[in-house]
Amino acid sequence: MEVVLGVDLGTSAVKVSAVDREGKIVAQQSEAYSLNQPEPGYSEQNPEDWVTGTTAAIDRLIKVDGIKPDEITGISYSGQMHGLVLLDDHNQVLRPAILWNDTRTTEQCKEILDTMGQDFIDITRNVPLEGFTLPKLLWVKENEPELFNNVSVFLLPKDYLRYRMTGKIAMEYSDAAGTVMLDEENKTWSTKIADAFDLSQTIFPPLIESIGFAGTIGDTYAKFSGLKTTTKIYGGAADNAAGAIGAGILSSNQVLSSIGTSGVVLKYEDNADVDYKGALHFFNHAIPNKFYTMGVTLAAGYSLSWFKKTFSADQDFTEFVNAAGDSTVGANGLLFTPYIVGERTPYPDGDARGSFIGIDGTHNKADFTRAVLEGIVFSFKDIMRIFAEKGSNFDTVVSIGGGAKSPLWLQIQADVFNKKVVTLKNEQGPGLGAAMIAAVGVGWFDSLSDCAQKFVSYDQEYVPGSGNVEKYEKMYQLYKQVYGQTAEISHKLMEYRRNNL
Ligand SMILES: Nc1ncnc2c1ncn2[C@@H]1O[C@H](COP(=O)(O)OP(=O)(O)O)[C@@H](O)[C@H]1O
Ligand SMILES: O=C(CO)[C@@H](O)[C@H](O)COP(=O)(O)O
Repeated sequence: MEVVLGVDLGTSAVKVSAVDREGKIVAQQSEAYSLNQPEPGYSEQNPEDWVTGTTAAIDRLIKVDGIKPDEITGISYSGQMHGLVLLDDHNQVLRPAILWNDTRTTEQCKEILDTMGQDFIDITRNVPLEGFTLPKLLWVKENEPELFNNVSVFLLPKDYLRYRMTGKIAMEYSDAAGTVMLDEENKTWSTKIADAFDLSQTIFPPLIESIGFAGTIGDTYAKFSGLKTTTKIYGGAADNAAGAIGAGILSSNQVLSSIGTSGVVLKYEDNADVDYKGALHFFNHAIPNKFYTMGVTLAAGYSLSWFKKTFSADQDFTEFVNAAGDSTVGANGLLFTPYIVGERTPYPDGDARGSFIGIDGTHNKADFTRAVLEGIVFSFKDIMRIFAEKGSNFDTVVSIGGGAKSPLWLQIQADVFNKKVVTLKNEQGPGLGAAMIAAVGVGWFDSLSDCAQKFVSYDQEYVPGSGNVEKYEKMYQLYKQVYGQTAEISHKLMEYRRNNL
């Protein structure tokens, strides 16, 4: 049986899915790795952990699930975006990767806008934000100059993993867009940006399409993993682009709601004509010459995981989430804002911090858990409000990511958004998207949309419950006020933490 592998290189774990020609996930393995936060606002990972994690998962697919290496026709990727990986001229990693949710670069973002102003936004179609790659590169240049002098090339997480598997250096477009160094419409590295920040042209990797052929498994990695050197490797995509493909978001009447470590509301765009003036991210899609717009909640699933780890470590995850059903719509009048690692949309503020508002002597753990679930969904509604203000209409929300495992959370989404929310038969949005890229690459299908017809099918449907919609609207009106009224206090508390650690 021929299969392709979709490698979903997430923030909490790598998940590798073996998918057959019918789009059925025949086997899946995953391996978790750690996230290091050496200082407030820092978030780093060791690139070697991605390689060993992926290899362990592939090894189990072969040895435990019986997937035969010579039946693995192609492999592709979905990757956590923006993370900066720096290599020296022997292609050795120079420092831990600085991840998408690292917010140390506020100064560099300001410097980018001061230097280039509107020109920068016109070229990249985005405003510089802490999570993006260019500010990270400038941070290293300014704070670790000796190390920076040894940089031969920079890569993104899944592009580094692909390099280790093929021996070939490349970056694909949907992820390259998230570096904010790409001229998005012309699909070239921007020489204007490189020149403005004195970055040598030589550190920019060659660019390839998502469905572009990137090489075959290299000899070294074949020995290491048990894979065959005949297996073909394709570019892959940024996790949100891959998630959109895997969720069949191929027209503008549907949006994607992804609750992973981060949270994303994403809309497909047929061309580059839309202009959200930097209020939302605008990136190249995995489908050649198409685009997508999205807003990001930095700590979506992460807020829930943080809450559970801190206050309910020993409980089973599903049981812990289900217990929130014992609370009421609006968590008995308790509000949570999920800005626990700063925020991006609609508040581009790395020093924002979260809060519980309205704590009452009668509140119990179920109320707190429910407030966390609801607060995350309110932050998604903030993003949807920006779409609505720009006249974007959609009727269906496709929910993916770890958060889509919970029926309670799915119903909260339908009630808060006041839209139909659907789930996928294969919950693995980004992983399936990665496998679809490989399926098109190896020639099983002519295009990603042909592949979606076969691979993507919807499962449960959640409709807004009358009564709940009105209650949530009232809570949302209060939620909207919290950022403005707490931002200054949060900034001062961050300052206190920095000065007292
Ligand atoms: N049973 C569950 N019910 C609801 N949410 C869950 C459950 N299990 C995990 N999650 C949420 O899913 C998130 C991880 O989602 P995932 O898509 O796997 O993330 P990533 O791709 O960033 O590694 C966790 O942070 C957690 O909040
Ligand atoms: O920074 C972004 C998007 O701009 C994040 O969405 C990352 O791409 C990581 O995603 P997950 O680990 O939550 O899937």
